[in-house]
Amino acid sequence: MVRVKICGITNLEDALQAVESGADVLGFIMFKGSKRYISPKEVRNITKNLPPFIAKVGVFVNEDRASVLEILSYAGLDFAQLHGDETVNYCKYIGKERVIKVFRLKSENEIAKIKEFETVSKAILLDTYSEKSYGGTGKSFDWKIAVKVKESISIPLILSGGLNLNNVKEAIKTVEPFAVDVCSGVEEEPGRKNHNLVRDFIRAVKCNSC
Ligand SMILES: O=C(O)c1ccccc1NCC(=O)[C@H](O)[C@H](O)COP(=O)(O)O
Repeated sequence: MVRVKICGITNLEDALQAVESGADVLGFIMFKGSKRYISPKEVRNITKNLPPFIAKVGVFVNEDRASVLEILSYAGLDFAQLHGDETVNYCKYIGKERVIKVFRLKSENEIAKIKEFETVSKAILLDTYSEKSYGGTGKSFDWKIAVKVKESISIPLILSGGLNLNNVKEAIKTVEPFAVDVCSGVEEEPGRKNHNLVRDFIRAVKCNSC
């Protein structure tokens, strides 16, 4: 079954509701330039109240690599989602088992650069390229590129970028990803989730006959 990652969590109420609705993974934006930024201390206060079966992901952009390890440990996070220009060596330093490397591809020509990250990343996450923002844009990209990436890698693919209740089933049918990731498509406003949308999005992913 396709897993669901709900990203951009900033408070315990949203986190617990997502878990109750069947989310598999929660994401916390630890990049200070984001409207959804949440501090390590606040993340720690949330993760300590979550069940162990939920995977907890910190989203980083070009953060000092030693700080990433410190924050993962302090805030009770399982994975570092690396959303910037982090290198293969950077990923090795964090450790393959804890890295989700993100690619924001502009065209098919860039697919080749993913290959060398397969040995240093637990999964590859594809997001939409934007000049203005590293992520959480609410804009989708050409899923034909995602299909090509899926065919070219042997580790799990997480699809994100502009997913919502109306397009997620089609996205899954087209790309057949390991997991889908959503942020703005289930929000009331940046950093605050709409609980009905979170519930319905997860249901749409998990229920074949709905
Ligand atoms: O959401 C942000 O503000 C953000 C800022 C900087 C780096 C990453 C960010 N979000 C990362 C995510 O994992 C989002 O879920 C992903 O970009 C998809 O977002 P959306 O298109 O809004 O569903």
